[in-house]
Amino acid sequence: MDVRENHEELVEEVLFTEKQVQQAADRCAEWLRGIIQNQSCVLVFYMLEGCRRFAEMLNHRLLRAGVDKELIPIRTSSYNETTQCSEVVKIEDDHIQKDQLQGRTIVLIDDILDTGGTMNSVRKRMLEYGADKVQICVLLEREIERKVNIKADMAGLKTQRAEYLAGVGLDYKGMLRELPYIAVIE
Ligand SMILES: O=P(O)(O)OC[C@H]1O[C@H](OP(=O)(O)OP(=O)(O)O)[C@H](O)[C@@H]1O
Ligand SMILES: Nc1nc2[nH]cnc2c(=O)[nH]1
Repeated sequence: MDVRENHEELVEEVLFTEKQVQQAADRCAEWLRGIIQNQSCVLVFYMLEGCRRFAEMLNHRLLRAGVDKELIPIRTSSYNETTQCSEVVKIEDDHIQKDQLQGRTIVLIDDILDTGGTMNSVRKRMLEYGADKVQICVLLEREIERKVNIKADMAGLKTQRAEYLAGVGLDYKGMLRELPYIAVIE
């Protein structure tokens, strides 16, 4: 893929290199392996579209460690190709068997925890379905003061930068998801 096709001209700065992202995925996979192996009946969900790549990285690492665990996708949408989080988070969870969540530990995985709006809505939904406990793992946590009280139990990377970010699944107006590193957008 050439640079123009990848829209790398929009990249202002590389915030986390590909190597840092891969190492962060290693740490998250190790954390997830511990949860899956030490607690019974854990269900793991990840948020499409942005988290598809991070979920693939985790899945690959779990399999390499001998853990064959289904990571279940849920489609959520808060930004709708804008750079502002909307108040209403769309959650598509019709394919989930709600009665199977009763009393279970749920792990929610996403690429970024930013305002926390998306994660908070999904966590609330899981608890409404009867989940006992919800644990949160993200590739990247933006350390800001949030309106909602939510924090990652495991964050592979952390930043205090305020700019919009892209790469490793994070898109900028539908572009740049394929970048292997996380970039600040101009
Ligand atoms: O903490 P928040 O401020 O809620 O932001 C985090 C969410 O924003 C992005 O998703 P988006 O709604 O852009 O959809 P996408 O996954 O299809 O990119 C990202 O993938 C997270 O799910
Ligand atoms: N692409 C992208 N998606 C986000 N969702 C929440 N914050 C961000 C961000 O900085 N970049």
